[in-house]
Amino acid sequence: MPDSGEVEACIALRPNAVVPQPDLEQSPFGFLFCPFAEQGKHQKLFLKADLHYNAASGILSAAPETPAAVVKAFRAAMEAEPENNWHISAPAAQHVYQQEKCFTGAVVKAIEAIRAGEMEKVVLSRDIGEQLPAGFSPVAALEAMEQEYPRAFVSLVSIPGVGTWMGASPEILVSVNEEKVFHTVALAGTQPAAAGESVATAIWRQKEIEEQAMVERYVLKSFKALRMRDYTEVGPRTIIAGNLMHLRTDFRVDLKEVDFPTLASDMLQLLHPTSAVCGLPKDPALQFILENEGFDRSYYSGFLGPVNSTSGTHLYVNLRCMELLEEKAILFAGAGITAESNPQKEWLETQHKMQTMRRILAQF
Ligand SMILES: C=C(O[C@@H]1C=C(C(=O)O)C=C[C@H]1O)C(=O)O
Repeated sequence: MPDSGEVEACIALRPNAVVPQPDLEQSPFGFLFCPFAEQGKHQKLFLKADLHYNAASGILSAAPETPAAVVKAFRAAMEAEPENNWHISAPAAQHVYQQEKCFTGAVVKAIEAIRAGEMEKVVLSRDIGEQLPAGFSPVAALEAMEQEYPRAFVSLVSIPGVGTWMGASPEILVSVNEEKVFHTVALAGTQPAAAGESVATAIWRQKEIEEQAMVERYVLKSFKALRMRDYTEVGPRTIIAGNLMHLRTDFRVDLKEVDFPTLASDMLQLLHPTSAVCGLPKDPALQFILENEGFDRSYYSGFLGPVNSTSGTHLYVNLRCMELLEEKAILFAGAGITAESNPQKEWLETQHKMQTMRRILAQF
């Protein structure tokens, strides 16, 4: 978790449970891992925390129904020499990564569609394969991410038949903390953060201000759909995420004072995929992405995080992430396209975002 410095592990002992519609309030303690698109071949998965490990305290705890023998066997396995047997997704047919020309071509097409009034904003992304360096280890990479990005939600997820993903996300989708405070953000607008630059001196162009405002309007529209008026709104403020700066507005609802027990599940359903990763309006933007991006986003720009842990439910957007294969990593990044976009600059922005994971690979 951001600013916690603690590593926690959630281990499910049974096959992956598919959850068509996450019910955050009724769910047992576990970890959600969900893809970008509903209609694709990837499923929303829930890893029930049959076992939970806190690396800081060294305590391995088990859900009441987990058999004692299983806990014992797991503890023994943990103490044994670690094996690098991470789950790798089924190898796809020869995959062609998007060249700059294809990406900027899609951006040009998106700008035309926006100018023609078909939509206001669309987020276009791309993926790239990188050779895994010799000596790469997912656990060491997790520790490196934690050191490098202490303010991010840092994760490593490995699921049989699905694959292994890791990332350092700057973006909360929905969360409810131990004090029962609901939190979501409108995050958008990107520029490089020069070393040592303070957020106080950041200057934003109209394009980024408007792009973030669109995400903000989208969050407000979702609150309105639920007739929720008792939220606080702070921002937009400049935040630093690794090598980048973004604009972020924070929205909070104190559920101790407002009687809305299903707010997190309801907002999750309305928000995902937000206009920070899809676009506005949602339907034409999603259609444009599926028709023009030219690759399968899979779990990139989906969401993930712990549900009903002792510190609450904290779902993040799966950004600044990579999927690990046998010998390579697939890195993902996108950029918000509006009428004012410049195709080359958007390409550069995806390069900057991929730096987050490249810096980790470079440590091996
Ligand atoms: C799409 C990504 O990031 C999102 C898009 C942003 C933008 O367009 O400026 C900024 C932050 C994220 O909400 C990504 O990191 O791949």
